[in-house]
Amino acid sequence: MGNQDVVTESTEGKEKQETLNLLHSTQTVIKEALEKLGYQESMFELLKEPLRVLTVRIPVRMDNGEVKVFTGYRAQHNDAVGPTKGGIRFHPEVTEDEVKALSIWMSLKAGIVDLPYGGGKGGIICDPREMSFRELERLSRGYVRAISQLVGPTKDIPAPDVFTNSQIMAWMMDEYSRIREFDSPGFITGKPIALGGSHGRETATAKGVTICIREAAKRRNIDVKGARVVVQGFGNAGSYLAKFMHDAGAKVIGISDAYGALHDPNGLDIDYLLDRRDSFGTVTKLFNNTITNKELLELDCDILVPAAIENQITAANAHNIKAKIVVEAANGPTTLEATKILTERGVLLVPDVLASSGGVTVSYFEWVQNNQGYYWSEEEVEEKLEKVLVRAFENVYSLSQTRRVDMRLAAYMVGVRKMAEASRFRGWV
Ligand SMILES: NC(=O)C1=CN([C@@H]2O[C@H](COP(=O)(O)OP(=O)(O)OC[C@H]3O[C@@H](n4cnc5c(N)ncnc54)[C@H](O)[C@@H]3O)[C@@H](O)[C@H]2O)C=CC1
Ligand SMILES: O=C(O)CCC(=O)C(=O)O
Repeated sequence: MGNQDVVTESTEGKEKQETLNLLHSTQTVIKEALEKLGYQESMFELLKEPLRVLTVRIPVRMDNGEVKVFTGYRAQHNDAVGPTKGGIRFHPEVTEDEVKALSIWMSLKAGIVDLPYGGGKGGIICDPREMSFRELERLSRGYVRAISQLVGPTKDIPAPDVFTNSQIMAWMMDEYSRIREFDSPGFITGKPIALGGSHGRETATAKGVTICIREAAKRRNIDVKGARVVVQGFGNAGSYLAKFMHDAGAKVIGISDAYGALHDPNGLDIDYLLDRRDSFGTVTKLFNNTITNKELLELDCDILVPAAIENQITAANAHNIKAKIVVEAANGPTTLEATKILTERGVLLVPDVLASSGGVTVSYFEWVQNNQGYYWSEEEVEEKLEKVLVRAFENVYSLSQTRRVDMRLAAYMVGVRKMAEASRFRGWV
């Protein structure tokens, strides 16, 4: 998705080139982080790309009897710390470079919240919104058959991401268990509770973002109660986040999905919208008076949360963002050029690799519970998540202050350290 090499923008008469390639962008920041930490070039050479990327072709019998062949990927960035871990997305614009970048971000997230994992990520080029339930089941099972040699509870543990959900995780777990001939709940996380899912995983990403918003707001002396919040995306991350912000007394004045956005300066009826959204996070189709996603991002507000897709805040619109705090629930919503512009304008930007790490944190809890066969209450999960995220936020924020760098670079410095050390101790570099 959104993976062009460069776009040329004309800003105030000046031609500017900006990379929208997520892999190139993440490599730029990894290089900077490793240099700041004093690592040699060879460490960058190791970490700039995933160790392994598998491309698979998945034949699926469609409901009309025809066979359609889909392309999928699974990237494993670095397994020096432990098995790789990360979600699977189903989206028409998935690319190999995007999946590679997403796997690197998973390694960084694991480092930031200190999980015993490296990063992995998968994707299939498809549009699940246009597929039937049974076609989706066949595609999910076909993907697992195609990648089964590479993954497993001690090798690489998938999870949900854009346009995948607990039902898809259930089919994948069932397929893997059939192939291996034993029940393997720890193969995948984000499962339904009845199949060994964890309490709190469904809402974990949004809970983590909520904690980061609270911590960021404290640093900027903004009261969350009464703050005006705009959320782009109304799926797993965005819709629960809107709900948690609403419950915390904030005024959610804008939300969006892939088809448009809703704006009400007096606050939207979040419970109603939650009730009416579909399983792909679509809700705006029910309304006539919509605005565009572009207009949504530029609304006058205190806190802006991109929670949809990549490359939404770029050099073209960063000057028009009015929020005082931007918290990235989505992976890669802000380009490096836009990060620079926002930082220079004094906007506090909490980067994706920190802000969206609540999901993988509770996925880790799910995997631990599967491995031990003993399950925790929702309160226990939330208490543990709170501790992990508050500590991670403080680590990144204080490093950004002491080293006088933006929070993205600080987060990369925190996130890269453990995997670099583990790679060094293993004698890889
Ligand atoms: N689900 C999870 O646990 C985690 C998700 N994330 C990230 O959060 C973001 C959202 O993921 P989920 O909520 O899980 O996905 P989802 O599939 O539940 O929802 C996606 C939302 O984005 C909207 N969307 C899709 N294309 C769009 C476009 N072109 N413009 C505007 N909106 C668009 C959809 O309409 C939907 O509302 C992604 O970047 C994902 O990688 C990050 C960490 C964990
Ligand atoms: O829950 C997980 O293991 C991974 C979630 C994910 O894909 C992400 O944080 O981007």
